[in-house]
Amino acid sequence: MSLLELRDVSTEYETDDGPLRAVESVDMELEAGEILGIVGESGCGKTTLMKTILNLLPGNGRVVGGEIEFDGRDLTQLSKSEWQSVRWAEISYIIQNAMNALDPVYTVGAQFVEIIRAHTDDSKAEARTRAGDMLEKVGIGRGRLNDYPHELSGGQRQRVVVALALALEPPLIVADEPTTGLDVVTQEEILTLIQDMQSELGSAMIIITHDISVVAEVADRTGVMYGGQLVEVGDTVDVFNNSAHPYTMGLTNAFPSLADNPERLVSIPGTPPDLVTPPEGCRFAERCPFETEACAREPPVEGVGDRHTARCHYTDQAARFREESSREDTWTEGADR
Ligand SMILES: Nc1ncnc2c1ncn2[C@@H]1O[C@H](COP(=O)(O)OP(=O)(O)OP(=O)(O)O)[C@@H](O)[C@H]1O
Repeated sequence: MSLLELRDVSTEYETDDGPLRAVESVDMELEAGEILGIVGESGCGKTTLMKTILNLLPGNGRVVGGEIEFDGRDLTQLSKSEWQSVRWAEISYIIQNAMNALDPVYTVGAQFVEIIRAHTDDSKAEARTRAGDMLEKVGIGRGRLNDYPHELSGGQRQRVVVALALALEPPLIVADEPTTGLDVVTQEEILTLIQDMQSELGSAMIIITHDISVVAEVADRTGVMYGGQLVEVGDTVDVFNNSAHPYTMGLTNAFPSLADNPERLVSIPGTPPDLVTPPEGCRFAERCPFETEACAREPPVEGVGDRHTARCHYTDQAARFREESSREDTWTEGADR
């Protein structure tokens, strides 16, 4: 049995224009100890997916369908008090911009002690010792326990957030854009720290990012989101080298470190669909160079390899699509039919 399994999960926000379906029929699995990367453009539903799993949706958001099974329980059915014992101890999270994750009026030490004592029998002194050990592990030093968040640099704050997420050794960590907003050197340091700590603890992790190179570097498996749907998922190497969805092909073309010919980056023309009134068929059709009439119908989720699926009518033609999608004119003028 997988550690985490999402079945047909959909999430909506109530908006002035009507319900906005930010996550639509997502199926995915995560095994213990595995790192799953979720990538996609801004607005495709990545953060909503994270908040759905963690039960952190804002007041106008709600899960409208599906099940999220974690270690034998359906997370969508947990009560508030059940969530209090699950959060941090079993599922923790690292969010973008540590200043939002830390409480500015409490010292770093006080924030650790509160979380540790809520989930363990540790005395205050024991919790402080554990907190100090964690700070040392993330390369800050226990001397900073008495500091307030604003007394630390951005990189140090993010290290504190990583240490907090790992303090109770949870089996699952969800990280949403953990390196966004940091300078390039610090980004690399934080990414390495997360990887080292994750492999030491053996926790499973979902890492959400718009930066496909982050996923290529750390994730065992990768899910690609477009317009609220998971359009392709599989082992990272398969998803990037044997992409079966034209959107994944377009995304990898646009990334210098992944493209075959970094001198000629091709970006995908057009914009993602409006999620209040999404198209009926394939959500990517309007931007897809390989679109046909069939794409006006909802595409099936097809298996294209071992634990590798794509939501496209034409997965059987993926090899040709990959070849043609590496040419700029395919995206600007459409593919040969
Ligand atoms: N609180 C909210 N109320 C209404 N709509 C929302 C709310 N939060 C997000 N949305 C909408 O839901 C869709 C998905 O947004 P989400 O933030 O999940 O995407 P994302 O891929 O994480 O993007 P980004 O990387 O920019 O955060 C977008 O259309 C967004 O405008």
